[in-house]
Amino acid sequence: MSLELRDVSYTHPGTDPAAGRLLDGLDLSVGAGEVTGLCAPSGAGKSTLLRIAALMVPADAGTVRINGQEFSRGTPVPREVRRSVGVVLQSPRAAADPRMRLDALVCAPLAFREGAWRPRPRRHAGRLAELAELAQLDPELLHRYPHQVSDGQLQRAMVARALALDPDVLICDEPTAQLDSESTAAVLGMLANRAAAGTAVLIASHDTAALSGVADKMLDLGGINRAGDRAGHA
Ligand SMILES: Nc1ncnc2c1ncn2[C@@H]1O[C@H](COP(=O)(O)OP(=O)(O)OP(=O)(O)O)[C@@H](O)[C@H]1O
Repeated sequence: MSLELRDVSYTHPGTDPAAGRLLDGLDLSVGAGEVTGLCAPSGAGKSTLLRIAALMVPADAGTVRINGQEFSRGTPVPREVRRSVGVVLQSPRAAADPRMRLDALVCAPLAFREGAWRPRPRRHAGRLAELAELAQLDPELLHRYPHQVSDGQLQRAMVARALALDPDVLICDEPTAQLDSESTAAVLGMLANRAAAGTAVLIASHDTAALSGVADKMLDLGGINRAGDRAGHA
Protein backbone atom coordinates (compact mmCIF):
# COMPACT_ATOMS: atom_id res chain seq x y z
CA MET A 1 0.00 0.00 0.00
CA SER A 2 2.00 2.94 -1.21
CA LEU A 3 1.93 5.96 -3.45
CA GLU A 4 4.95 7.34 -5.27
CA LEU A 5 5.32 10.15 -7.78
CA ARG A 6 8.62 10.42 -9.66
CA ASP A 7 9.79 13.35 -11.74
CA VAL A 8 6.22 14.45 -12.46
CA SER A 9 5.69 17.48 -14.69
CA TYR A 10 2.42 19.05 -15.76
CA THR A 11 1.07 22.10 -17.57
CA HIS A 12 -2.69 22.67 -17.93
CA PRO A 13 -3.74 22.36 -21.59
CA GLY A 14 -4.32 25.76 -23.13
CA THR A 15 -2.21 27.66 -20.62
CA ASP A 16 0.56 29.94 -21.84
CA PRO A 17 3.74 27.84 -22.25
CA ALA A 18 5.83 30.96 -21.61
CA ALA A 19 4.47 30.98 -18.05
CA GLY A 20 6.27 27.67 -17.52
CA ARG A 21 5.12 24.38 -16.05
CA LEU A 22 2.82 24.29 -13.06
CA LEU A 23 4.52 21.13 -11.78
CA ASP A 24 8.10 20.35 -12.67
CA GLY A 25 10.24 17.38 -11.67
CA LEU A 26 8.14 16.62 -8.65
CA ASP A 27 8.93 13.65 -6.38
CA LEU A 28 6.70 12.49 -3.54
CA SER A 29 6.15 9.24 -1.70
CA VAL A 30 3.66 8.08 0.89
CA GLY A 31 4.30 4.74 2.54
CA ALA A 32 1.87 2.23 3.98
CA GLY A 33 0.36 3.44 7.22
CA GLU A 34 1.67 6.95 6.72
CA VAL A 35 -0.18 10.28 6.68
CA THR A 36 1.57 12.87 4.53
CA GLY A 37 0.37 16.46 4.73
CA LEU A 38 0.78 18.79 1.78
CA CYS A 39 0.62 22.55 2.08
CA ALA A 40 1.15 25.38 -0.39
CA PRO A 41 -0.28 28.80 -1.20
CA SER A 42 -3.56 28.99 -3.10
CA GLY A 43 -3.06 28.35 -6.81
CA ALA A 44 0.29 26.57 -6.35
CA GLY A 45 -1.06 23.33 -7.83
CA LYS A 46 -2.12 21.14 -4.88
CA SER A 47 -5.41 20.03 -6.43
CA THR A 48 -3.72 19.41 -9.77
CA LEU A 49 -1.07 17.29 -8.08
CA LEU A 50 -3.69 15.29 -6.15
CA ARG A 51 -5.67 14.60 -9.32
CA ILE A 52 -2.50 13.29 -10.95
CA ALA A 53 -1.71 11.17 -7.87
CA ALA A 54 -5.25 9.74 -7.96
CA LEU A 55 -4.76 8.82 -11.64
CA MET A 56 -7.67 11.08 -12.59
CA VAL A 57 -5.43 13.18 -14.85
CA PRO A 58 -2.25 11.89 -16.57
CA ALA A 59 0.98 13.78 -15.94
CA ASP A 60 2.76 15.18 -19.01
CA ALA A 61 5.91 13.37 -17.89
CA GLY A 62 7.01 11.25 -14.97
CA THR A 63 5.35 8.33 -13.23
CA VAL A 64 2.80 7.54 -10.56
CA ARG A 65 3.24 4.24 -8.71
CA ILE A 66 0.36 2.72 -6.80
CA ASN A 67 1.42 -0.33 -4.79
CA GLY A 68 4.48 -0.59 -7.00
CA GLN A 69 2.47 -0.60 -10.23
CA GLU A 70 3.76 2.16 -12.47
CA PHE A 71 1.62 4.51 -14.59
CA SER A 72 2.81 7.13 -17.01
CA ARG A 73 0.99 9.10 -19.70
CA GLY A 74 -0.87 6.65 -21.94
CA THR A 75 -0.68 3.68 -19.56
CA PRO A 76 -4.19 2.24 -19.18
CA VAL A 77 -5.34 2.18 -15.55
CA PRO A 78 -7.08 -1.08 -14.63
CA ARG A 79 -10.38 -0.73 -12.81
CA GLU A 80 -9.09 -2.53 -9.72
CA VAL A 81 -6.28 0.01 -9.42
CA ARG A 82 -8.77 2.89 -9.68
CA ARG A 83 -10.83 1.22 -6.98
CA SER A 84 -7.80 0.92 -4.73
CA VAL A 85 -7.55 4.72 -4.57
CA GLY A 86 -10.09 6.59 -2.41
CA VAL A 87 -10.62 10.29 -3.02
CA VAL A 88 -12.16 12.93 -0.74
CA LEU A 89 -12.76 16.33 -2.28
CA GLN A 90 -12.81 19.80 -0.81
CA SER A 91 -16.50 20.48 -1.16
CA PRO A 92 -18.84 17.67 -0.12
CA ARG A 93 -21.75 19.75 -1.49
CA ALA A 94 -20.20 19.74 -4.96
CA ALA A 95 -19.14 16.09 -4.73
CA ALA A 96 -22.44 14.66 -3.43
CA ASP A 97 -25.37 14.09 -5.77
CA PRO A 98 -28.16 16.12 -4.08
CA ARG A 99 -30.78 13.59 -5.26
CA MET A 100 -29.17 10.68 -3.41
CA ARG A 101 -29.71 9.90 0.26
CA LEU A 102 -26.57 9.52 2.33
CA ASP A 103 -26.96 5.73 2.49
CA ALA A 104 -26.98 5.58 -1.32
CA LEU A 105 -24.02 7.96 -1.58
CA VAL A 106 -21.94 5.93 0.86
CA CYS A 107 -22.66 2.52 -0.65
CA ALA A 108 -22.55 3.56 -4.32
CA PRO A 109 -18.96 2.28 -4.84
CA LEU A 110 -20.01 -1.15 -3.50
CA ALA A 111 -22.87 -1.35 -6.00
CA PHE A 112 -20.78 -0.15 -8.93
CA ARG A 113 -18.12 -2.75 -8.13
CA GLU A 114 -20.84 -5.39 -8.49
CA GLY A 115 -21.87 -3.93 -11.84
CA ALA A 116 -25.19 -2.56 -10.51
CA TRP A 117 -26.68 0.55 -12.11
CA ARG A 118 -27.68 2.13 -8.85
CA PRO A 119 -26.75 1.92 -5.16
CA ARG A 120 -28.47 -0.78 -3.12
CA PRO A 121 -28.39 0.33 0.52
CA ARG A 122 -30.53 -2.56 1.77
CA ARG A 123 -28.26 -5.12 0.18
CA HIS A 124 -25.21 -3.44 1.75
CA ALA A 125 -26.82 -2.67 5.11
CA GLY A 126 -24.11 -4.46 7.10
CA ARG A 127 -21.22 -2.66 5.43
CA LEU A 128 -23.12 0.63 5.59
CA ALA A 129 -23.46 0.28 9.36
CA GLU A 130 -19.72 -0.42 9.65
CA LEU A 131 -18.86 2.59 7.51
CA ALA A 132 -21.21 4.86 9.47
CA GLU A 133 -19.51 3.76 12.67
CA LEU A 134 -16.04 4.33 11.18
CA ALA A 135 -17.10 7.81 10.07
CA GLN A 136 -18.78 8.53 13.41
CA LEU A 137 -21.98 9.21 11.52
CA ASP A 138 -25.29 8.73 13.33
CA PRO A 139 -27.03 5.91 11.36
CA GLU A 140 -30.26 7.96 11.45
CA LEU A 141 -28.57 10.50 9.17
CA LEU A 142 -28.12 7.88 6.47
CA HIS A 143 -31.79 8.27 5.54
CA ARG A 144 -31.44 11.98 4.87
CA TYR A 145 -30.57 13.89 1.69
CA PRO A 146 -27.48 16.13 1.56
CA HIS A 147 -29.51 19.32 2.09
CA GLN A 148 -30.82 17.85 5.35
CA VAL A 149 -27.40 17.48 7.01
CA SER A 150 -24.57 19.83 7.99
CA ASP A 151 -21.36 20.27 5.99
CA GLY A 152 -19.43 18.31 8.62
CA GLN A 153 -21.93 15.43 8.57
CA LEU A 154 -21.91 15.37 4.78
CA GLN A 155 -18.11 15.33 4.67
CA ARG A 156 -18.09 12.41 7.13
CA ALA A 157 -20.41 10.59 4.73
CA MET A 158 -18.05 11.35 1.84
CA VAL A 159 -15.12 9.99 3.85
CA ALA A 160 -17.21 6.87 4.57
CA ARG A 161 -17.82 6.56 0.83
CA ALA A 162 -14.10 6.88 0.09
CA LEU A 163 -13.44 4.09 2.60
CA ALA A 164 -16.17 1.79 1.23
CA LEU A 165 -13.82 -0.27 -0.91
CA ASP A 166 -11.01 -0.39 1.66
CA PRO A 167 -8.65 1.77 -0.38
CA ASP A 168 -4.90 1.13 -0.31
CA VAL A 169 -4.31 4.81 -1.02
CA LEU A 170 -6.46 7.70 0.20
CA ILE A 171 -6.10 11.13 -1.39
CA CYS A 172 -7.84 14.06 0.26
CA ASP A 173 -8.07 17.58 -1.14
CA GLU A 174 -8.88 20.08 1.60
CA PRO A 175 -11.14 17.56 3.36
CA THR A 176 -11.78 19.92 6.26
CA ALA A 177 -12.42 23.15 4.35
CA GLN A 178 -15.56 24.85 5.70
CA LEU A 179 -15.68 22.61 8.78
CA ASP A 180 -15.60 23.80 12.38
CA SER A 181 -12.77 22.68 14.66
CA GLU A 182 -14.76 19.75 16.08
CA SER A 183 -15.64 18.33 12.66
CA THR A 184 -12.09 19.03 11.44
CA ALA A 185 -10.66 16.97 14.29
CA ALA A 186 -13.20 14.18 13.64
CA VAL A 187 -12.47 13.99 9.90
CA LEU A 188 -8.68 14.13 10.35
CA GLY A 189 -8.97 11.52 13.10
CA MET A 190 -10.81 9.17 10.73
CA LEU A 191 -8.16 9.60 8.08
CA ALA A 192 -5.40 8.93 10.62
CA ASN A 193 -7.25 5.79 11.78
CA ARG A 194 -7.36 4.62 8.21
CA ALA A 195 -3.59 5.10 7.94
CA ALA A 196 -3.17 3.09 11.15
CA ALA A 197 -4.89 0.24 9.27
CA GLY A 198 -2.13 0.37 6.62
CA THR A 199 -3.46 2.79 4.02
CA ALA A 200 -1.14 5.40 2.48
CA VAL A 201 -2.87 8.76 3.12
CA LEU A 202 -2.09 12.05 1.37
CA ILE A 203 -3.93 15.16 2.61
CA ALA A 204 -3.69 18.69 1.24
CA SER A 205 -4.96 21.39 3.56
CA HIS A 206 -4.63 25.07 4.33
CA ASP A 207 -5.14 24.19 7.98
CA THR A 208 -1.51 23.28 8.60
CA ALA A 209 -1.92 23.43 12.38
CA ALA A 210 -4.67 20.79 12.43
CA LEU A 211 -3.01 18.71 9.70
CA SER A 212 0.38 18.63 11.41
CA GLY A 213 -1.40 17.14 14.43
CA VAL A 214 -2.10 13.91 12.50
CA ALA A 215 0.58 13.92 9.76
CA ASP A 216 3.72 11.78 9.98
CA LYS A 217 5.38 14.23 7.62
CA MET A 218 4.49 17.60 6.19
CA LEU A 219 5.56 18.65 2.70
CA ASP A 220 5.63 22.13 1.28
CA LEU A 221 4.75 21.93 -2.42
CA GLY A 222 7.32 24.65 -3.15
CA GLY A 223 10.01 22.39 -1.70
CA ILE A 224 9.27 19.40 -3.95
CA ASN A 225 8.36 21.29 -7.13
CA ARG A 226 11.06 22.87 -9.27
CA ALA A 227 8.36 25.20 -10.61
CA GLY A 228 7.74 26.32 -7.01
CA ASP A 229 9.13 29.82 -7.59
CA ARG A 230 6.65 30.47 -10.35
CA ALA A 231 3.66 28.64 -8.86
CA GLY A 232 1.29 30.71 -6.82
CA HIS A 233 1.95 33.80 -8.89
CA ALA A 234 -0.02 32.70 -11.94
N1 LIG B 1 -8.30 23.16 -16.03
C1 LIG B 1 -7.45 24.17 -15.88
N2 LIG B 1 -6.99 24.85 -16.95
C2 LIG B 1 -6.11 25.85 -16.82
N3 LIG B 1 -5.59 26.25 -15.64
C3 LIG B 1 -6.01 25.61 -14.53
C4 LIG B 1 -6.96 24.55 -14.59
N4 LIG B 1 -7.19 24.11 -13.33
C5 LIG B 1 -6.41 24.87 -12.53
N5 LIG B 1 -5.71 25.77 -13.24
C6 LIG B 1 -4.73 26.72 -12.72
O1 LIG B 1 -3.63 25.96 -12.22
C7 LIG B 1 -3.14 26.55 -11.02
C8 LIG B 1 -3.17 25.51 -9.91
O2 LIG B 1 -4.53 25.17 -9.62
P1 LIG B 1 -4.86 24.18 -8.42
O3 LIG B 1 -6.35 24.08 -8.34
O4 LIG B 1 -4.09 22.93 -8.60
O5 LIG B 1 -4.26 25.01 -7.19
P2 LIG B 1 -4.38 24.78 -5.62
O6 LIG B 1 -2.99 24.86 -5.06
O7 LIG B 1 -5.14 23.53 -5.33
O8 LIG B 1 -5.21 26.04 -5.17
P3 LIG B 1 -6.27 26.23 -3.95
O9 LIG B 1 -5.45 26.07 -2.71
O10 LIG B 1 -6.76 27.63 -4.16
O11 LIG B 1 -7.34 25.18 -4.10
C9 LIG B 1 -4.01 27.76 -10.75
O12 LIG B 1 -3.31 28.91 -11.21
C10 LIG B 1 -5.25 27.53 -11.56
O13 LIG B 1 -5.84 28.75 -11.98
